[in-house]
Amino acid sequence: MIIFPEGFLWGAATAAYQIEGAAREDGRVPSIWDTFSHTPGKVRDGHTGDVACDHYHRYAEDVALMRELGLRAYRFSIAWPRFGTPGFGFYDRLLDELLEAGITPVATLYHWDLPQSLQDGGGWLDRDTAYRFAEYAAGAYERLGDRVATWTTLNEPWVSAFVGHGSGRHAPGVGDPAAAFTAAHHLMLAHGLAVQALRAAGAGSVSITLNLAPILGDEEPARLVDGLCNRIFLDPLLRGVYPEDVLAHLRRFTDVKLDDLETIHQPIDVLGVNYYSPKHVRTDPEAPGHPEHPGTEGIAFVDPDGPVTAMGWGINPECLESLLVRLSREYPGTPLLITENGAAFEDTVTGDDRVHDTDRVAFLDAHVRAAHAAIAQGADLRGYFVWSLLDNFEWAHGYHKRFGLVYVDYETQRRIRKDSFHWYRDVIAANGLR
Ligand SMILES: OC[C@@H]1[C@@H](O)[C@H](O)[C@@H](O)c2[nH]c(CCc3ccccc3)c[n+]21
Repeated sequence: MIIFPEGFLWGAATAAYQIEGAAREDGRVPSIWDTFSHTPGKVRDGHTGDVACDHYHRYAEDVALMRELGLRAYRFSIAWPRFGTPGFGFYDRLLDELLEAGITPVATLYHWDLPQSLQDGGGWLDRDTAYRFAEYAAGAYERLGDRVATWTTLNEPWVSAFVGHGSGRHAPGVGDPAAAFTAAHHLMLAHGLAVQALRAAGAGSVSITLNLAPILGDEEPARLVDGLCNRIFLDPLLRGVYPEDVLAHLRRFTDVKLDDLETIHQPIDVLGVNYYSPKHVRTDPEAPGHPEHPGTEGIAFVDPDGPVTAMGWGINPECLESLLVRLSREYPGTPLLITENGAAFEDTVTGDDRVHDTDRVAFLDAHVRAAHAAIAQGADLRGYFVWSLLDNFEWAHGYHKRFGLVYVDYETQRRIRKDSFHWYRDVIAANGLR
């Protein structure tokens, strides 16, 4: 038997734009993802979040599924585009359902859906947006702070900065390395200002969620890419400094003001870690570099050679273990939460209305064991959130990639529990694995 610590926070995660739908309901204003998904060619088959899982209307049914799972916590995001509109009352209703079900709410303030009006003013390339975000954070706390247990400022600033502004594969679709570094800095400033605002309003537990990945392969390129993906955020946020090597590198692209480190380095109560897969690099003089890792000419990003998920991501649970152990040793004193871990596989509904997602069960089982192994080595891991509760809008892939414990038939909005749903329910009930 593998038993987790008493009170381990077993959860599942979602995000507003990926599940809510009701894109224009009750005053919701457009976000950069409404603009991006409605721009031909950006999202596969022109899919958008207009309807998604219709969670805005079906939240009670979905909370009932969470209760059936026995979730201890639920990680969701608040749509900034609903703030200040009648539709913001949705979060009162959702929180009431969650608390009624005995589920601890973990709320992300920003999961990529920047109001388009702010983008029109420069978005994350404009320092002012960081201050607008802090105002939104304070306002959201005022309305919901009495029921939200942990506030997470940002989901994955690396993706917002480097996928949104480096390659442009995500909204707002900018393709400029200087913009990516500038956006990264302003996002961290936004985090720091928001933490200050949340603390001033009385928030007890604040965090940020980073997508972190071990970088495997040749030592020198791996060190650089580790700097560009991991240390560029970990060090300012948890140490109050930019790593010297990263600073020298980013100065090749931008002279943006970087002296906000004191504001950025706000104490947080827990660090959210999204882990899916490591990255693999090797030195290759012919390699053109990767637009999401600016300045990596001469570094090849290689595909994994082992088993992969439907996203083409390598399946590597031991890298979760090593990542958690590294974080606990290099950034001691900050408790950890796995705020996302999961996998997309080709799911099919059988005649008897079942989805036998054995690959997903195997993936989750291996990663839960890896998380336990990290705890055994001293990692202060407080919880594990599966991405995702529901199949949902998978950004540029639209609805073609399914990560859910629950299958969603988008034609009918029917929810179908996958085998992984039952497996996870048993893990939570046992607080561990046989
Ligand atoms: O792709 C699965 C999930 C998304 O649905 C979540 O919204 C997002 O938080 C999330 N992050 C990652 C890993 C980082 C990543 C995201 C998108 C593209 C490339 C890497 C995987 N996921």
